[in-house]
Amino acid sequence: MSKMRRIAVLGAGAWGTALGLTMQRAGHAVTLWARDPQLAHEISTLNTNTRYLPGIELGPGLPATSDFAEALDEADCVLAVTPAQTLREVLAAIQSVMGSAVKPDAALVLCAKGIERDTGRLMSEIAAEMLPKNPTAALSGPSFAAEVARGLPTAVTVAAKDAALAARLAETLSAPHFRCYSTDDLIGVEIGGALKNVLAIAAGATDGAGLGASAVAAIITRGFVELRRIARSFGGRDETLMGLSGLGDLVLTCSSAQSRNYAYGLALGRGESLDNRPLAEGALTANIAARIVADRGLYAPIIRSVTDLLEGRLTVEAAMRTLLSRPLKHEET
Ligand SMILES: NC(=O)C1=CN([C@@H]2O[C@H](COP(=O)(O)OP(=O)(O)OC[C@H]3O[C@@H](n4cnc5c(N)ncnc54)[C@H](O)[C@@H]3O)[C@@H](O)[C@H]2O)C=CC1
Ligand SMILES: O=C(CO)COP(=O)(O)O
Repeated sequence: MSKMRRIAVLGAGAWGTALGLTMQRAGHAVTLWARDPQLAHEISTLNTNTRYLPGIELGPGLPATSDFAEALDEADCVLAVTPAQTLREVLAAIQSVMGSAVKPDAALVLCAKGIERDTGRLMSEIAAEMLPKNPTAALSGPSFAAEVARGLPTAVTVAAKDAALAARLAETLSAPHFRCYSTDDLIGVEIGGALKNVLAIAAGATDGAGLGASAVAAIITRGFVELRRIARSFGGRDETLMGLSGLGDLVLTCSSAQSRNYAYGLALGRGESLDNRPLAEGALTANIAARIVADRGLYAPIIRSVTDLLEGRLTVEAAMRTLLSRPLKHEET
């Protein structure tokens, strides 16, 4: 086990709570920050998080607070685990306590999977803009929060441009049931995590519309080609996308109704209401992903049809008809 560290986990939703527990299991001193004081109180006194991890006993003593500065106090490592579209806001809050509540050299680990809607920036690009002095990494890979919280075996990737930092953080963040691999392909890991959510909506919608398991397999496979094409255009490496944070997470998210993105797609395909559903990051990333595809002159018809579907311009059946009626071509993989 690596040396004990002070770890601040920002965000007490499903993933933040599961990671907080995991960091405790790794032997670290953890403080979980919840925006909502009632939730912080529930976690630290009742050992439950009934809103985000219902039915899971958190075990005694996961310290949680709604005081941002208290959570960051003396932290060596900060895990940012709020939704992708809120990262800028959370990093601005860190900036405001930098040097007083948070160590100027604290490592920042980005755990959200998404692309900023208004700017097209990846999570690491936002961090480089707002906290340029802090060593930054991303954690991604196939990992359902409820399973990780239960201590079920899970493997993920920790990525940083500095390979030594990625390896050090992988050692720090690993726990007996939580195995972290490391890579220096930060961009590849981030694109894999963000785009698999969009493809999970496509897979769920195909299933929801009753188009069959063969169609779902075709969507996953051809969607993966699009994902890799986009990642390559950012400089992401193909070998990374074949790993846990690409193919691994795509397989998990496109094949289980435990995935909120897949479940969102399923509801869309069935024509059910999309109101008041849990967070589906893919629905927030799809439009900007389609814009990036257009700006870069790339070809990604499945990702584009998810945007059309979400914006009501197309039905699942019409999207599938369009995909099937394109000119036949050589199978590029
Ligand atoms: N749930 C999972 O299995 C996994 C989730 N992730 C990623 O982690 C990120 C967070 O997801 P979850 O924890 O599952 O979501 P969640 O919906 O369970 O929780 C989100 C948390 O962020 C808080 N929050 C929302 N807006 C905020 C803001 N403006 N400022 C501060 N806090 C805010 C909410 O109050 C809540 O506590 C997402 O990007 C997701 O893709 C990654 C791996 C696994
Ligand atoms: O990222 C995840 C699993 O790796 C969680 O997926 P959902 O956000 O679709 O639930």
